[in-house]
Amino acid sequence: MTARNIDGKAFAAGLRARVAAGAAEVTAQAGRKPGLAVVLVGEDPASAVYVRSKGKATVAAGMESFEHRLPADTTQETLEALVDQLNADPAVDGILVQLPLPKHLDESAIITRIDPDKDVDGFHPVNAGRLATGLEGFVPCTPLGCLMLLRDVHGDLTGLDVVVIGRSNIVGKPMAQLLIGDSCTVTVAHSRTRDLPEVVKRADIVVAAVGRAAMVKPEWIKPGATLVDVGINRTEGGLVGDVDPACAEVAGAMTPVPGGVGPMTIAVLLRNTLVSAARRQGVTLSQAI
Ligand SMILES: Nc1nc(=O)c2c([nH]1)NC[C@@H]1CN(c3ccc(C(=O)N[C@@H](CCC(=O)O)C(=O)O)cc3)C=[N+]21
Repeated sequence: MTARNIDGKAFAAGLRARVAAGAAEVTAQAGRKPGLAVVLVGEDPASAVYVRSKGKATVAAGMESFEHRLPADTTQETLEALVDQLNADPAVDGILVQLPLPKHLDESAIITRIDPDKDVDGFHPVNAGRLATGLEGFVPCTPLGCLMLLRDVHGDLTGLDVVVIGRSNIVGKPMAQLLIGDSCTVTVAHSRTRDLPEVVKRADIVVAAVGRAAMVKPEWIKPGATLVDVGINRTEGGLVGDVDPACAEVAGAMTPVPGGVGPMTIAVLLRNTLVSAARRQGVTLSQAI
C-alpha cells in the first residue's frame, strides 16, 4: 500500500485565491487594503527566507506588506516601541514578530504586548484562552492549516482517535484544542510519554510536531492512518520531516515535506490577516473563509 499524498501546496494555493477574493472585497468596501506587518530581528538566514516569502505572498493576495528589519542587538525597549506603534497604526490589521527572537529579548513580553485583535499568529495568551474556551479569536496558523487538510481528507472528524506528538504553545497545544472542537478523541504525546510507539499505534490520525528528523517509524503506524508532518528539519540530505518517509507504505494518507504543512502556514497567515481586516472594518465577506 502506498499512502495518498496530501498536497498542502495545492490546497494552500486555493486558499490564497479565496483570500485574494476576500481582500478585494475589503479593499472595495473599506477603501484600503488589508495590511500585515512582519518584524524580523537579527539576520538568521532561514528566518529571512520565510519573511521574504511571506511578504511576496501578502502582496500577491492584494494586501499591504509592511516589513520591519531590526539589527540583532535591538533592545527590548526599541522592539516594544515598534509593537506599540504597529498596534496604533490603523493601516495594520495583522502583526507578526518572527520567532525565535535573539536570546537577550523577552519573547513572552513581546507577544503579550501585541494587540490580541491584531495577533494573526494567535500566540497571545488572550487568543490561547479564547481558543481553549470556544470564543472567537485568532488560531495559530500551522495547526489551523493542519485542521483544514484533515477536514479535506476525512470530512467529519467526529470520534476519530488522534495522537498529537508535541506539546508546544505554537503547534501541539492549539492543535489539540482544535481537534477537541471537532469532536476527536485527542492524546497529546511528548518527550516523556511512555511507550510512544504503542500510543501512536492506536491513532487514526497522527500529527507530528517534535522537530526530530524521521522519528516516527512505519512500525508505529496503524494501517491506513492519516499522517500530518509538521516537522521541518534541515539535514545534509535536505529538508526532512518528523515522519520517516517509509511510513508511506503503511499510512492511508500523508503530507509531504516540503509541500505539505509549510505552505498552509503562510496561506492561513494571510487568511487570518483578511479576517482581521474584515472584522476591524465591519465588512462581511461574501464567502466564509
Ligand atoms: N511569529 C512566527 N510565526 C510563524 O508562523 C513562524 C515564525 N514566527 N518563525 C518561523 C516559523 C517557520 N514557519 C514556516 C512557514 C512556512 C514554511 C514553508 O512554506 N515551508 C515550505 C518550504 C520550506 C523550505 O524550502 O525551506 C514547505 O514546507 O514546503 C515553513 C516554515 C513559520 N514560522
